[in-house]
Amino acid sequence: MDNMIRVAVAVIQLRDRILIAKRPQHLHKGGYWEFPGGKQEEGEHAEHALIRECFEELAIIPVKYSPLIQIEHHYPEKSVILDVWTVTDYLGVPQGIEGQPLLWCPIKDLEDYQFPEANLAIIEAIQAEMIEV
Ligand SMILES: Nc1nc2c([nH]c(=O)n2[C@@H]2O[C@H](COP(=O)(O)OP(=O)(O)OP(=O)(O)O)[C@@H](O)[C@H]2O)c(=O)[nH]1
Ligand SMILES: [Mg+2]
Repeated sequence: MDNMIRVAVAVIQLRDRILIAKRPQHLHKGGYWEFPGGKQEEGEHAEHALIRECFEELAIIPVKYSPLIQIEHHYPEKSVILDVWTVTDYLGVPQGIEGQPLLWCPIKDLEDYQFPEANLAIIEAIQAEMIEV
């Protein structure tokens, strides 16, 4: 579909924790927790969008990352394709550049935080991957 919004999403993992951020109140799904990321630009590669968004939102540069899952989700107001990557190494120290609170959440506690609906499948994928290691 042409009107799908493609979003690069970073699941940044350090041992048994994942970095989550609180979405600014004024945005779509404001006040919910999310994985850092954002919209892919016209003609931009997914991988490039991942790196750019991590730099813009957290001031880090991913150096080790791999695809985790792709999710198509239809919200009443918009449809998104979340292109989700696991980031296991990066340069820099994550900071909430846009003023967003950050939290290193234990993987087993992810379901205790309120995420946008589409994220349920991401959390399942993270927890499934963790069982494999
Ligand atoms: N970053 C991010 N976006 C998500 C997640 N889950 C989810 O449904 N989304 C949706 O995907 C879209 C991503 O947009 P965004 O607001 O982060 O995009 P952006 O950083 O490029 O911001 P912009 O509004 O300045 O272009 C939003 O509609 C958001 O609700 C998630 O875990 N992380
Ligand atoms: Mg964003």
